[in-house]
Parts: sequence; C-alpha cells; structure tokens
Amino acid sequence: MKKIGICSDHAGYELKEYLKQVMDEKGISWQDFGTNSAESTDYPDYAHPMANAIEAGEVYPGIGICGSGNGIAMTLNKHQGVRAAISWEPELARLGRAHNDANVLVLPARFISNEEAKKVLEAFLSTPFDGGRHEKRICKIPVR
Ligand SMILES: O=C[C@H](O)[C@H](O)[C@H](O)COP(=O)(O)O
Repeated sequence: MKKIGICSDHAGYELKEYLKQVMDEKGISWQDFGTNSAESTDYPDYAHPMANAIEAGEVYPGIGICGSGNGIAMTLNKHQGVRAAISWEPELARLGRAHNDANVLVLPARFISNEEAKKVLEAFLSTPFDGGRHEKRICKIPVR
C-alpha cells in the first residue's frame, strides 16, 4: 500500500494526530501535510498540497480533516483527480468507497469522536470500489 496522505486545519489537528497513532498501530505508512499545531490556520494551505500529491500518485488515499469537513472537502474537490467524501459514520465511508471510489476521506472533527473516526477510517480503508454502474458515473464527474 502507498503512503496515506493526511492533512487538517487547526480544528482537525488533534484528530489528525490521533489517527496517525492509529495508523502506526496498524503498520500503515502516512505522510502528514500539516497543520502542525492547534493554532488557527487556513485549510486550503494543507488541502491543496495533499491533493497535488494524490494527483501525482505520491500518496493514496488521503484523509482530510477540518471542523465541519466542508471547507477541506470543497478545496480538495476542486482538484480533478480528487474525489473527497465527507463521512461521519462508517456506512458513509463504505458508500464513498463502494459507489464513488473516493480517494480522500474527509472527517468533521467537531462532530465526531476519536473512536468513531477510527471506525470510519477502518470502513474506508477496507472497502473496495464496486465498479459496474458506478464506473460511468464517476467518469462523468470531471468538468470538461
Ligand atoms: O469548513 C471550515 C472548517 O470547518 C474550519 O475548521 C472552521 O471554519 C474553523 O473555524 P474557526 O476558525 O472558528 O476555528
């Protein structure tokens, strides 16, 4: 498995650090694109570099975290090669992978506990893309 990319703003910093520990325990390699403290900052400064690395094939998949999940998802999904799915329960993460072939899991740090986020991440990482009818749909997502 490639390194997993992970990034957050200040609101997601503590959850990001927790999930890095979770991945360490599972023997999963990760690359942290910041932020590096809980000091107030701007999510695009971390989301764009991680999205660029995903598009370049340097990391896969990614995890993006901010307070609501909205800002970081909006930023990530501006990239043609990124499909970022906001998930606050395991079934949403499973669907993001199975139906949308999501390559970034977005977590809303202010609306999810660490334990629930761990379950969401596990669902995301263990679910393959279903393909089939979903394939042509995701092919229609990019703006041409
Ligand atoms: O969509 C944006 C994110 O949820 C941010 O984490 C949030 O807006 C940060 O809010 P504040 O600057 O009040 O900590």
